[in-house]
Amino acid sequence: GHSLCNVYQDQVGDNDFRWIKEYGYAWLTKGCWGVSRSHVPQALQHIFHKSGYRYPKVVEAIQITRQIAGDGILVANGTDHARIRKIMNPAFTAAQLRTFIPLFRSCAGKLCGAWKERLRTVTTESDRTINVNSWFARAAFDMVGEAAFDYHCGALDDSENEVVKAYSNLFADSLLFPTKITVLFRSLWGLIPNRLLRYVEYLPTRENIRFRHTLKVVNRLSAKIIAEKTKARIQKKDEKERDMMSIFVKANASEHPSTRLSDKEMISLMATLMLGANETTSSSLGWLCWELAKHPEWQKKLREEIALIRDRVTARGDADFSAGDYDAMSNVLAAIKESMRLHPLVHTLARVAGCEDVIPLSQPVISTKGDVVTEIPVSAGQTVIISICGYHRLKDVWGEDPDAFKPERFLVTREGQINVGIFANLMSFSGGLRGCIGWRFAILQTQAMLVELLDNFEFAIPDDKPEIQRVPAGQMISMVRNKMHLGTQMPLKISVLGG
Ligand code: HEM
Repeated sequence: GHSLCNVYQDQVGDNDFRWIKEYGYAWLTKGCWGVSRSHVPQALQHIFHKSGYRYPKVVEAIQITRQIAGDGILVANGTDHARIRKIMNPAFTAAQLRTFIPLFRSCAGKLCGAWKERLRTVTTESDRTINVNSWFARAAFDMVGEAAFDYHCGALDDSENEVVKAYSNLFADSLLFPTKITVLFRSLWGLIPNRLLRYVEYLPTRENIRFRHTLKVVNRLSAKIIAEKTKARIQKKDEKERDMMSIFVKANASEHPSTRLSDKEMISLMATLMLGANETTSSSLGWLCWELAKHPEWQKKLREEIALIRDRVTARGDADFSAGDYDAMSNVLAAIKESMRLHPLVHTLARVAGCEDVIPLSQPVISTKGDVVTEIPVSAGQTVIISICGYHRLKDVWGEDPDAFKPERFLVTREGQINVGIFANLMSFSGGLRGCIGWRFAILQTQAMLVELLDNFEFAIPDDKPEIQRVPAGQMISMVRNKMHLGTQMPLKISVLGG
């Protein structure tokens, strides 16, 4: 079927963008064995908001996520999902996340210090080129390590840390361009009973070996941290603890025993957050800096805005930005939104219809027979692929020039949009019951990092103009064309502001 042309596309979205132009806002492809799959960059409200748990994840996604993050929220469905989410929620309130601002600022400051040190000794212009993604990944490790587990990864200090090593380039090393036999094998997983499917991970394939090692390393650490937090709680020494794991342990202990998280579910929390908060945030920031490098006029605009808000902070006698100050930087926020629109790390979501259903379309499509189709009937078990990258480029939703970087589109109110996404009506963080629990964490972290970076550096495209490719490696990873062996890359030319 179309499975290979989807997993081997040169750049994420190549097929979706072409098919949207050719066929409209819904189309049908064939999977392996002739199975039909409906693709929709629309109907999102129906699937994510109105259908509750009736569109669970496809077996392939569940199995792969389980191998990376264990038996936790990412694989649970229905009441089990709701039970885990309830325990996690208290750690993701706006008030709780605000307490992490000093941590985010200090990691951003550390990163800037390291870049300045490096740029002090440059001898040629090409020495100014830095693979920003590898640094953003290190910063993301330090931030989530401290915020979520009170655990010091030391990634920005160059310390050899086994967790950092285990996650480095995880997606590019394991999920990019699977072999044909892997694609075919995965298509059979839906036929294997769940209890047997678990043994699939013991097959000695490239991704199984990598996933098993990563999960083993992080689960060992997770069990140790949970034991320490539990001890602190029992001895009532945890009152001042603000890290997320302490909050999970406390919330779990106050639950009724029948709804408490099992040891396995608790242990998986660390792998879940490491997976959720790492490559997603660091790569998103990489894409954003790339866009700003291509649009120096926006860099200038953002810097001016940051300076203006800083004056306000100084005038009121504060030493640092608050969450409110970051939100007052409307141009900064608009640039973040626009970059997330063009570069959604999670570019598609695959779901399966849990029961027979009719998916209403916001825009009709013309069938191959010439009929006007306003709804798609799906049978129980049919795969529905939600094209997030496709939705983010729909002219009806975002305006006439959806392929261009134009943050100003987020500075005006758009009439008539259907409410689907958590953040700026984007689907970058998905939506509904299973929407990203960490979206505020990610945005706050991005705001803190970007403000610090723009305050200190100027970004430009390197002189040799490397071609950046959006590769489909489970997530939308950036690589340099013909240099895939280097893994995730975002080379940018960096200059210290003011010399
Ligand atoms: C730019 C950064 C991020 C992006 C683009 C992103 C994207 C997403 C998406 C699309 C989902 C839905 C996945 C699905 O339904 O299969 C999701 C779920 C999730 N994310 Fe994020 N995420 C980001 C940052 C974070 C952070 C910082 C954390 C934690 C601190 C986090 C934790 C989670 C968790 C736990 C879930 C599962 C939620 C559930 O099933 O109820 N994410 N994320």
